[in-house]
Amino acid sequence: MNTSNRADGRTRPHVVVVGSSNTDMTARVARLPGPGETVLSERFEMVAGGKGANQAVAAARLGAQVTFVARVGADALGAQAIAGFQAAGIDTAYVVQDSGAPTGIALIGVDAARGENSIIVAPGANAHLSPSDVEAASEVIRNADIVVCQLETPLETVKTALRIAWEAGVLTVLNPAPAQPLPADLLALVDILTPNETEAVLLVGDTDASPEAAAQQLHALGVSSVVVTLGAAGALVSNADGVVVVAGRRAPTVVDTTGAGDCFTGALSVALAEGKDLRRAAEFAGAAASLSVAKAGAQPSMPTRADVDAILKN
Ligand SMILES: Nc1ncnc2c1ncn2[C@@H]1O[C@H](COP(=O)(O)OP(=O)(O)OP(=O)(O)O)[C@@H](O)[C@H]1O
Ligand SMILES: [K+]
Repeated sequence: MNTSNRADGRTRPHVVVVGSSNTDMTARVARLPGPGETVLSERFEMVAGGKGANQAVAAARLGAQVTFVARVGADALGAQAIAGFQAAGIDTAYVVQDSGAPTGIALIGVDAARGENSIIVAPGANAHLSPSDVEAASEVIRNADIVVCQLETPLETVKTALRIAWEAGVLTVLNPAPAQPLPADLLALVDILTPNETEAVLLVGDTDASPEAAAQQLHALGVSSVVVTLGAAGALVSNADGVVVVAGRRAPTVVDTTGAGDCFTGALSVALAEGKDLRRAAEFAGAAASLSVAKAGAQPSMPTRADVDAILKN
């Protein structure tokens, strides 16, 4: 493993995240507008998001050395995103500022009374993240402890990252979100898959399947470890050692679950890269994710290692 020693004696694993970076623009409204209608917002917020970026920030806050491979626009939002990554200690040498597309954005309307969302995602530069961007980082990927991908960038790009890692014997994690069916040759490159319940059943094409049955079908497709997140209930962990539900940790308070799944995948990856077995890694990830739901937004809610270690002691 390509780990370096830290002052506290714990090894510092190297996590490479390949994925999306968005700016989430959230407007709370009394009710969502219909076609042709304009409504005024009582509160507007702009927060760094995107599943790849969220997972990279989660891993960095939890003590990993993180390299992020991504594309943002050559615009103010892109510069702001990169500054945020650098403030979190993330290596941004492979974050390209694309002059041909804007930074990805998510326009989120929140119906304040009903708590419902309407979301428009404009992927912008994320759609330009190419296999050659990943190949440019191939040396870094081959020397990493773990590589983490999601599905907000082109599938060929994801496959390239997984293949480079797989061929070098580097652990691969795929968070298959947003939900979509995946080709068998891509799944065959995944060591650890982290779907939520919706994504798990969609992947196996059987919306009536239980999380456990879906995990079994995913094993048959060549994925050795499956962790299905179950919201507040925790996560179902399935691998060669068997199947177990790691119970959820009670959140101190539930303010905003945005980014909980990303926090879970980022934290799970750090724990696996440190050599924890899948079950213990899922306990660690559940503890981290329970803290993330107590704070608003995605990236601002990712907990520190000290916060997670403190609740694991209890
Ligand atoms: N209300 C909650 N209380 C405590 N932990 C939670 C809560 N909601 C989510 N979690 C933690 O976050 C993990 C991921 O949540 P979930 O299964 O809802 O993923 P998700 O659908 O990808 O989430 P999101 O889209 O909101 O990021 C759970 O496995 C759990 O550990
Ligand atoms: K949150």
